[in-house]
Amino acid sequence: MEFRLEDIDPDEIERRLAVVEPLTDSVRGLIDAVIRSEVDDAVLDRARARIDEITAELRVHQKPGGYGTPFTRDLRGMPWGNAATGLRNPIAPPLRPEHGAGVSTGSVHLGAAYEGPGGLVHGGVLALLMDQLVGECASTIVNMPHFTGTLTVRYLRPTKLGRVDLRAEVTGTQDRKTFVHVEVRDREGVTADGEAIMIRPKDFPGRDEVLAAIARTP
Ligand SMILES: CCCCCCCCCCCCCC(=O)SCCNC(=O)CCNC(=O)[C@H](O)C(C)(C)COP(=O)(O)OP(=O)(O)OC[C@H]1O[C@@H](n2cnc3c(N)ncnc32)[C@H](O)[C@@H]1OP(=O)(O)O
Repeated sequence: MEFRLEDIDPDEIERRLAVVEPLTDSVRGLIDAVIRSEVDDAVLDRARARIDEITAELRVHQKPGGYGTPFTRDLRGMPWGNAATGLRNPIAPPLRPEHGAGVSTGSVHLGAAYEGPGGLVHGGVLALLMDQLVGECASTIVNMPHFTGTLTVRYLRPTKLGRVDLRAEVTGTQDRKTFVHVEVRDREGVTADGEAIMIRPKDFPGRDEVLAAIARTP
């Protein structure tokens, strides 16, 4: 995992988000429109040409590889490219987890972009959201980053597109392992649950090493 310093203060974070979050939302709208539009082919062709133009404009100056998780000097992480939560990632629903005592929750609206069987949420999308929530749940509660070692998902009944709520709860810890139970609900009740074995990697750097690594950022 890379640690990179982004030496900015909270005001600058808010300023950047005020620009990129509306852009990300607009692209989410575009994705939904591309899936569901029933306009004729000429309109679709024109749209493609205009989108290609915008893509070329954005690519004039871009990061190599993924967005990563830049950190501020006080170790606030900005994982804005994350597939489940990324504030700059139009693929992310986005999930915005909240953390309480041993419990993490989050709600999302899953529209046409997340469909598997007709009218229903894709199982892989549910696993993605569960993976993120159990990761954040274990990491926040134990206050050390955890990776998913094993995530076992039971799909109990189909999940309808629309609002989906998730809840994860730490059920135990053992050395570097944290056990988390997770549930998914649609508007009619629980549709899937899962058990995760989250692991704090043995070679993961502590706070001082992370600070030293970001201080070396050119
Ligand atoms: C600070 C707050 C931050 C908050 C924000 C954080 C955001 C987080 C965002 C989250 C994002 C979303 C989340 C994501 O997407 S995380 C991304 C998906 N996950 C990965 O990429 C993980 C890839 N695997 C690894 O890196 C290593 O294999 C890990 C770290 C998992 C273990 O490698 P390590 O070398 O450390 O392990 P060890 O051999 O010393 O074994 C140690 C113990 O663990 C047991 N074990 C080992 N492997 C597994 C397994 N697969 N299942 C069950 N158990 C396993 C093993 O038996 C032993 O137990 P015991 O025999 O001692 O009882």
